[in-house]
Amino acid sequence: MIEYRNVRKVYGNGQDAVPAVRDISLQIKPGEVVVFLGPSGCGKTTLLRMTNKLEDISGGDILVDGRSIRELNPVQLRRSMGYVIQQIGLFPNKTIYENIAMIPRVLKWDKSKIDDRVAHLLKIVKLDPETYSDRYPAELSGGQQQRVGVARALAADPDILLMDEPFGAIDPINRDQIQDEFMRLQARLKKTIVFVSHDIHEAIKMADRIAIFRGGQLVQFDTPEMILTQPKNKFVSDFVGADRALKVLGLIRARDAMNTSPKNVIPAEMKSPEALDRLMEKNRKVGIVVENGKPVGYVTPKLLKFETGPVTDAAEPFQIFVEDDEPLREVLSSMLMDSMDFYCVVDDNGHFKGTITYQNIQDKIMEFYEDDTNE
Ligand SMILES: Nc1ncnc2c1ncn2[C@@H]1O[C@H](COP(=O)(O)OP(=O)(O)OP(=O)(O)O)[C@@H](O)[C@H]1O
Repeated sequence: MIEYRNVRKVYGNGQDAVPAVRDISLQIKPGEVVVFLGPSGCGKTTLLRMTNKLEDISGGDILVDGRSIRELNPVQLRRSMGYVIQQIGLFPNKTIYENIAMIPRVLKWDKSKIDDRVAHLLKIVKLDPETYSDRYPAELSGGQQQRVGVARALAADPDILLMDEPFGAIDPINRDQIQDEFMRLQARLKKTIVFVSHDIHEAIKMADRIAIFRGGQLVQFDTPEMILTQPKNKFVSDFVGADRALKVLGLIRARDAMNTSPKNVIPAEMKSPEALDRLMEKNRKVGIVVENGKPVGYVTPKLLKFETGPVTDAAEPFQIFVEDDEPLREVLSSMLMDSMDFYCVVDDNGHFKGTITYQNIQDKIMEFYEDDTNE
């Protein structure tokens, strides 16, 4: 748990004094990812750097697990928090192994324990230890160096990670991928993460909660859903962007919008004439054939008309399935490129979970905004 209590920071003094952080109070829960978001100069980096005493506090206090950092030795405090920055900060004349092993060596771990830890960390950031351990940072791409930066920050298994625009210098495609990998890693590691960003997309994707700053003050501290649907003022809504309905689509998963009991499911054992009757009776243009819990294809009255055998003989295979955790943005994007009126939603094992239509997506979005207007 990290608790900021009325934290202030003033750079310089007298006439030259610059108030960079003004009276910030917020709490970050264990295992939570909080993104500090805001325009350049709003004080987010300063607040992050005060957390591990890279900057002194001018007023107020920061408590880590209930202890004021004022009482803690800066070196020990920094060792207990991993720190990742945009410029990566790897030592160019040390190998990847030596870069990652730095803190474990300071902590006087056994050589074999360090070897194991470095190999393990390289694997979890998707770099092959055999290939990369003995290389120098300059022999790696920017994205690979940033992975090493993450591995190094995790070396001594700190509970807290401070990350200052860690993926900011990576090109958009690799950035997206490294963000995805990092979130998968976090789902396992459950670190408490303070993450500085000025990119709203990144914040929505990574954060459990987003703290939006302006001119050294905290404007809103909320979940991505709340920031998008209930921005506190014009500054937040402008910062989030006019396309916030589209951004909401990136947050909601197919499973949250799907129809879980569609009426057009046809069991694979059924004969085609019976299936045709079922479609006519329910006034459906398409039936979903389900065998052993999995959608194996679709049938239409046209496909069934002259068939007498099992419905599976008449069925056409689906071209696309939607995974239940797929964001609605991607589902809608496929829908717009495709002539299907609906998709089957499946779980990891391909089991049928429901169907999703354009209408389901629209209804879900409206639900979000209804909550908004009810407030
Ligand atoms: N060492 C310093 N000396 C004097 N002023 C500083 C110093 N560091 C930061 N500032 C000022 O404090 C304010 C907050 O800076 P900070 O770096 O925390 O902002 P930021 O939101 O992280 O911006 P960016 O996204 O551009 O890094 C700015 O006005 C900045 O100019």
